[in-house]
Amino acid sequence: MLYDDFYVKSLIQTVEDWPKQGISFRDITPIFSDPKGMRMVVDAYVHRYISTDITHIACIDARGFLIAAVLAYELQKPLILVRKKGKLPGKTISQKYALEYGEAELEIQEGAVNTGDNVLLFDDLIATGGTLFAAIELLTKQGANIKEVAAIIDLPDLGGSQKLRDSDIPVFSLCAFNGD
Ligand SMILES: O=P(O)(O)OC[C@H]1O[C@H](OP(=O)(O)OP(=O)(O)O)[C@H](O)[C@@H]1O
Ligand SMILES: Nc1ncnc2[nH]cnc12
Repeated sequence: MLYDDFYVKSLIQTVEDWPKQGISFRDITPIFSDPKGMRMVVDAYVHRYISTDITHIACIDARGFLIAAVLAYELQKPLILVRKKGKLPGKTISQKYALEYGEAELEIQEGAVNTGDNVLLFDDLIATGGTLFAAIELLTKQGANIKEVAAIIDLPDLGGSQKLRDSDIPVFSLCAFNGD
């Protein structure tokens, strides 16, 4: 389905002062309850990545999982879960990070990716970039190449997407919100 920027943006709700005072929270929940919006979003990524040399899709806990799982199914690529600490069994490696409204720690399982894997890293939203940089650290430590970071929303005022580009990591987002 053809991507309609206005349609998808109109589904995203802004909730002021949540989860903390001063945060304009961009809520993507309505995309998931709108089959047309969901299809537009998934199809936009399918068209972008179907003819690339991406070998794996990695996605970030929790909202990042939702689109990436469908994309991995459509593109028939392995899906790698980057999870919040304490959720993955077996040997893991972890990385602490700060995000717009707190701190957390991410983990992947050892051997989840290997040297030479070409990874598309997916999350729902880029704010400060703290979350994505932590995930990139984990994936590259295991030898993977980050071919691109993809998100639904970029909050450019928070600087994350620029920091990624400054680190020579290509970034693709479907829409942006300023003034966050
Ligand atoms: O660019 P940053 O400043 O790091 O912020 C972006 C991250 O913040 C949100 O995740 P959150 O930790 O709230 O988790 P959730 O997906 O489980 O709701 C969002 O899903 C991104 O992962
Ligand atoms: N403003 C925001 N809205 C939704 N998710 C976020 N993650 C970090 N900042 C966010």
